[in-house]
Amino acid sequence: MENLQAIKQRFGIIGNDIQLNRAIEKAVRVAPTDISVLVTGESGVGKESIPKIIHSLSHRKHAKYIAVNCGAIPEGTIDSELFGHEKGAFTGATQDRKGYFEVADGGTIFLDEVGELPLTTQVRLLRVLENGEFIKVGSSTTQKTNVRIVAATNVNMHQAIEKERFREDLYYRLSTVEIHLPALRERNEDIHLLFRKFASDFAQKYRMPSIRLDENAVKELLNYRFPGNIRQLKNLAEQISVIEESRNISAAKLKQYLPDNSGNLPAIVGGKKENDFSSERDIMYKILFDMRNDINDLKKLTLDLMKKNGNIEEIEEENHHLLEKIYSDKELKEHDIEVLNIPQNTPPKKDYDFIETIEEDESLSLQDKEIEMIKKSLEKNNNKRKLAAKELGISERTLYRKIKQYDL
Ligand SMILES: Nc1ncnc2c1ncn2[C@@H]1O[C@H](COP(=O)(O)OP(=O)(O)OP(=O)(O)O)[C@@H](O)[C@H]1O
Repeated sequence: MENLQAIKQRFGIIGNDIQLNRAIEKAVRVAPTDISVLVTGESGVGKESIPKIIHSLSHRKHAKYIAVNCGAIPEGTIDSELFGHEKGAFTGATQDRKGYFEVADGGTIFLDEVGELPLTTQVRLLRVLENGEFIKVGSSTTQKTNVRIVAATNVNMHQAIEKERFREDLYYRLSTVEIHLPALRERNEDIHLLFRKFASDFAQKYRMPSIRLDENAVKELLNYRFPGNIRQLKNLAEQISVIEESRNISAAKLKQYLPDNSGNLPAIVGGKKENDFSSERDIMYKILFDMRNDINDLKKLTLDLMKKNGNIEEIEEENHHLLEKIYSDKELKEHDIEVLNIPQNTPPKKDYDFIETIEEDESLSLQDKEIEMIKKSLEKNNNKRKLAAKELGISERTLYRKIKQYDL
């Protein structure tokens, strides 16, 4: 077996934790086989490196490796993305398209967030796993592919099965071998090591001396639970490296950047500690956040309108919920915006005049606020995306996409 340290170096993995080492060793051992592997662990623990190790040390290493974020692909297009489609299969399918399972023939597909796959897609996936067969969307011809699947999840799959969100047969097919990565709080001795590595990386990236934690700051760091795991630690190192002038970081300074474990936000977010959206500032952010979502919804409607040559009935039928959402004042009321005296505009139902919208470039500060809102909601809801999405008034899928997009 290739030396463990050499593998860690090759894949940029930092840490000496025994559970981490075991996970890497397991990945190395299963790599030459075609066994399906399920990587488990909380969000941000570094699951993405495991399929890369497996692919690179397998006989498939010269073929394609494709990583797919199942949670980030809209439900309506996921089958086509994975299995391809034929020309004319649906509106907009102007030509044949190969799916990832065809493109990666002979190689490896990493299905990240596999628990997010719609049930219909799970059926197709099960078939590929059982006999390598799939059918393109809109086709009646069965095709063959030879792909190794490594999947990952940060949700409890047994609960997902119980709630009938995930097929039990597929779970067993995917998890012939399960590789678990520990949460950062379970690998205490690696925390400072990782922090130093990230601090040194960011010092290089931003061409400045590296930040250093004093003794008490290290203690503070080690006592923190890191709900967002290594991703959160990395963001922390970057924030402090960029924002702080002094390179010596005290415990008090560090604390300002650590959301407290009960779910409150760090001081940089607003000074006063709050765990809801009740301050005017928060309400303002919430409104901006909702406005952005509305703009995105409007973009979708406009696109549909263009595609369907202005067939209003068809658009109304298909986008009923969107239209309700955009033109009703329900959501605004829910968030007490009367505090800010914003006039509420409620056009008559079913009378959707196409209002003139001025589309501005996404301003950086608005994006910052959005990131802040998401972080706040995740913290408040103990990283439970479902609850955070509900609170933010967006779908879990959109929230997932945003977490990935902003690397939260
Ligand atoms: N051992 C490690 N050494 C160095 N960097 C790491 C390590 N583990 C994770 N990281 C970094 O932490 C970040 C998060 O890792 P990754 O995306 O693999 O997490 P994940 O478990 O797949 O999260 P999610 O479930 O949200 O997709 C990445 O930037 C990755 O480079």
